[in-house]
Amino acid sequence: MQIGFIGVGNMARAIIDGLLATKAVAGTDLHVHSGHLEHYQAYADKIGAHIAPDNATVVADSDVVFLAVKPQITPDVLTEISGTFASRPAYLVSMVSGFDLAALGAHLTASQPILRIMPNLNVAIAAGMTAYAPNAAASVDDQTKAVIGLLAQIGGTVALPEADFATFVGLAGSSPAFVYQFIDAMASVGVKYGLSKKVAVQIAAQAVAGSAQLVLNRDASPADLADAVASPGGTTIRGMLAMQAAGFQNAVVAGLDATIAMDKGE
Ligand SMILES: NC(=O)C1=CN([C@@H]2O[C@H](COP(=O)(O)OP(=O)(O)OC[C@H]3O[C@@H](n4cnc5c(N)ncnc54)[C@H](O)[C@@H]3O)[C@@H](O)[C@H]2O)C=CC1
Ligand SMILES: O=C(O)[C@@H]1CCC=N1
Repeated sequence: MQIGFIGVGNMARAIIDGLLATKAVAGTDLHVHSGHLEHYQAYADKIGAHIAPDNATVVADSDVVFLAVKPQITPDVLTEISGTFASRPAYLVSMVSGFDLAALGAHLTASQPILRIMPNLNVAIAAGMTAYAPNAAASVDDQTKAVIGLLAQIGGTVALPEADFATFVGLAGSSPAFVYQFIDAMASVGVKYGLSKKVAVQIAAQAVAGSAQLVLNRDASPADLADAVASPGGTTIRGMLAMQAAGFQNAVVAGLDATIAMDKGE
């Protein structure tokens, strides 16, 4: 399968890195075009990808095309590539946030298969979480299974109605940034008490990674697991109550609410 990427920024590279690390694809099967050659030429050369002279050539040379550009420029890019999509059977996968199947399809033919996805950055190490929704043409297309199979190699996947995509952005698309922020805040406390930032980040990140793994591996709720850590009269409950008093849960809810509202265009 020849795979194209239009836009070779943070998210496209995370997907490519995950697919290459899991050997799901070879670098020589990739066809890429992005803004400013000088920004992605070294990366494309390193992985052995073909650099296309323009976005339409990516479509012409690929069976599956990932659209990985910012929402603001998406209409222009779709206009640029729509003719090539009309003239050959290539499959479109869009990760553009806030851009639904109807908006994508408005630039393309009615028979154009489109899979809308919302990945997260952790696909880079095959630990991502990706939501997907096919349009009517893609729901009867064998390529859909193949593409979802690829995504499953780089993390968890979930079929979601488009109406739930904004919620997913809060919980998984954007949330890695919130978790990185949490790890950085914890590490700052390590530094406050004399650890080097590097050691403090390592300790905090491993604690977060292990805690997430335990939630996924045990048939217990996160609240039950917190109870298992918090001994009566111990250090943990002191910390938990102080965090609650400082507005921890309110901050989390406000952060996700703002993210979801933004994705919904509110
Ligand atoms: N970064 C993330 O964690 C996630 C991003 N997304 C979505 O993925 C899309 C890409 O986001 P990022 O990779 O973070 O952005 P980015 O800014 O890192 O990458 C976008 C790339 O598009 C390129 N570009 C600009 N104009 C172009 C054109 N006319 N033709 C081809 N390429 C062009 C830019 O040079 C840049 O490399 C966005 O729509 C975003 O909403 C979705 C989920 C997570
Ligand atoms: O910040 C953004 O707009 C994108 C969507 C999900 C993650 N990054």
